[in-house]
Amino acid sequence: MMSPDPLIRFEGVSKTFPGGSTAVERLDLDVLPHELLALVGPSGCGKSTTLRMVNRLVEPTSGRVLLEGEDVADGDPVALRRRIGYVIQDVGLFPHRTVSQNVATVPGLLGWDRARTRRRVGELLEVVGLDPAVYGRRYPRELSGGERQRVGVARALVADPPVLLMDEPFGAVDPEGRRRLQVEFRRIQQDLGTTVMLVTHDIDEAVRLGDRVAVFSRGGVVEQLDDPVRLLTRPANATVEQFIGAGRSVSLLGLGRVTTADLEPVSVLAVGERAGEPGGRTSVELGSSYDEAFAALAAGRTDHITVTDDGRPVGRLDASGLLSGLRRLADSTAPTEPALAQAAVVTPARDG
Ligand SMILES: Nc1ncnc2c1ncn2[C@@H]1O[C@H](COP(=O)(O)OP(=O)(O)OP(=O)(O)O)[C@@H](O)[C@H]1O
Repeated sequence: MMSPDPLIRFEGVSKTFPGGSTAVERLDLDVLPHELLALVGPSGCGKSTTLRMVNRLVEPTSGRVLLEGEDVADGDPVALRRRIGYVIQDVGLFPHRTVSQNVATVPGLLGWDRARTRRRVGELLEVVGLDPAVYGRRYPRELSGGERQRVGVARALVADPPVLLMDEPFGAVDPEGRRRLQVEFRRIQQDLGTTVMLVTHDIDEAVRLGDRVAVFSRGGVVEQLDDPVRLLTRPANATVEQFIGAGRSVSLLGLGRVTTADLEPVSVLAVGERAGEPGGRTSVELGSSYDEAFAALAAGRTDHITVTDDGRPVGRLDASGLLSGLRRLADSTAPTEPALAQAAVVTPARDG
């Protein structure tokens, strides 16, 4: 059913904590190389427990977790954790160490020499958008929440681990900063090809970031494992449907991208029409997300926006174009079920 060579495989994994609560029960789950798998579900459903069984912060009661084909229980847990990056909500930076020293933690444990460590720490700080010359000597208390989170990501990735585990990594960051971090993190992850398991309770974050999304319910039960668009347009059952609930249309807006298929042709453009007219954002680039296009449409003074390619106008997008695009997106995974396509429908704001 799935690729034969997962990077991580859960085989019939259960975890019952002393005292009796069963967090995860007979879980089978594959994480494929280079994918970002988002685990999402309500509080207490066993997401963090699942994640922590990979780096052995939690040991399964039964079943096996395989990393690159080997049972993680067979080796030394400390050596295992050096191969696995781990980012949590409050980052857990060492308060008395500078940013550079924090990022250099794993290289230090691995015995890298100073020059190599310094070079790699600088590289990683740049990757996460922090100028090493400015931030390297600061202490965690001298950073914003978002900056601390970036340092946490740099620290987790510095030794190029094949796997990164993230538990609510952007939870402590304000919504706007969170969106920016999500976009940047996704780019970094794709550039580096790191396999990521990300735990979140936020379905919107899960579908924006995940190549696939596993929706958990209580007891570590996977209700649906699917790509984001299918999940939003074809929930497998009532539990999933209820969980993705009201945010579904909004989430789908975040997944669609403006393509030429959405546009009125360039020939209808008025001669001399320009992108970025003053008094509102009236243009977006091809490839922008539907939610950016929707925001521009809602903020503009006309019933359409201009879509540009490298700054050059290539067509117009109006509300009905956006709507057709959303329907197409829904139809791409659910060709014969109009009721589900309906779920994708968002009523765009009309202007004046
Ligand atoms: N160390 C522990 N001892 C006892 N029970 C625990 C322990 N850790 C977790 N649990 C219980 O296991 C269940 C699953 O917890 P877990 O933290 O995995 O859920 P979660 O989905 O990550 O939740 P949240 O989103 O709230 O972090 C919960 O009922 C929790 O109370």
